[in-house]
Amino acid sequence: MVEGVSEEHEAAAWRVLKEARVEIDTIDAQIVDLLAARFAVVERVLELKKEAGLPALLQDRVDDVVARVRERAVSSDAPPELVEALWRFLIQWTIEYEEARLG
Ligand SMILES: C=C(O[C@@H]1C=C(C(=O)O)C=C[C@H]1O)C(=O)O
Repeated sequence: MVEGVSEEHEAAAWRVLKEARVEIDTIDAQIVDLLAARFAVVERVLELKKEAGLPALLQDRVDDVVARVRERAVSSDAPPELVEALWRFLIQWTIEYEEARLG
């Protein structure tokens, strides 16, 4: 038990925390499903790049994607720094995935 907090109060906090965690788990599942959908498109892009001899890294597109998700974060009340960092990681991972397959 935390000092100065009644057992009842603490038990209530744990119940609310559990409910919040169920919400987080549900949202995480949705994010993973969306990542799977994004990844399926990346696989199509990869085949196109192979056929057309295009490179994995297309910097103009990277800049566009980052700018778009940042704008979306601001209008959706998500922290733009978090969104930009996540997308830079996602895009870098994707470029490395493509590079490994384009040779
Ligand atoms: C998917 C692409 O390849 C790379 C990955 C990107 C992404 O994950 O959004 C964006 C730019 C590319 O360098 C693409 O060119 O569209």
